[in-house]
Amino acid sequence: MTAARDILPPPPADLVTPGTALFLDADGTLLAFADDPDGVFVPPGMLDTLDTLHRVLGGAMALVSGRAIAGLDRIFDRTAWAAAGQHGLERRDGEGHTTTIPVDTEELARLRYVVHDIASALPGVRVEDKSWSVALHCREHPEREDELDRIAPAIAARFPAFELQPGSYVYEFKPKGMDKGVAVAGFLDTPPFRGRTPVYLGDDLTDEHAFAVVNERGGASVRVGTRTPSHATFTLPSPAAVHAWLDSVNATLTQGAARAR
Ligand SMILES: O=P(O)(O)OC[C@H]1O[C@H](O[C@H]2O[C@H](CO)[C@@H](O)[C@H](O)[C@H]2O)[C@H](O)[C@@H](O)[C@@H]1O
Repeated sequence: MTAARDILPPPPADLVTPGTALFLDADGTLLAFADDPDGVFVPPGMLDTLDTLHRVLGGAMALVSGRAIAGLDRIFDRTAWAAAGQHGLERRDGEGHTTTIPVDTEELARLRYVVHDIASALPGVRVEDKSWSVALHCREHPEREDELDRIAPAIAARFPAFELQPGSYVYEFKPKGMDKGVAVAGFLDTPPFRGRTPVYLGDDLTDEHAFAVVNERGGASVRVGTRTPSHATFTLPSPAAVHAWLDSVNATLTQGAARAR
């Protein structure tokens, strides 16, 4: 059920335990937004923080993103981490094996043509062409949002194998049947995630699919930012707050391990 309240509590540092499966969205959660999708950067210290978590959780940590896995690898430079790319169309498991969902490539080619053609008549709208999906961005020109609100569903309606996934100043066209919730459920069926309690951090509408799955499995969902309504059970205000919280999680896990010795 979608939480009716706008005010959610912050997650406690002991929400993550050695038995957690940790899922992290990238843009807007680990990474502050930039006008250009290629302009994002990993803040200083974050890779150390995530490397520690990955180790302490026995590899049960995954990035779950709308970006392609190749793009995540360029940004984070960690091919050993599990990852779901393009909303789960690609999934790299804890052992480094990557699987992809079959896509109607002929329809994708036609969709690409139409999206580029329409964007060429909309100055300020940026096309991001990923391997299995294509996105229209308007962060640099938010005044285009109302226009894209009308145009994007009309484009999607012409391509039955695809569906529209709106996000933060972005309208993505992705193959039907896959979303971040399905991706997280897939991870939870396989080692090292199987049998663990999921915790998911994300900021955008795309993450709501995963929040719902995680909540159903008795886990916890953390919304980054203030977007409402949300299925999330906790909130943090920003990527900087996520980083600080992950550091406090590491400190708590390390203290717990020291006490157990
Ligand atoms: O699932 P995510 O990891 O959050 O990825 C969602 C989309 O993120 C990127 O777009 C967003 O971030 C850009 C860079 O900050 C920003 O310019 C854009 O406005 C945001 O929507 C990425 O470019 C997309 O491919 C992802 O699907």
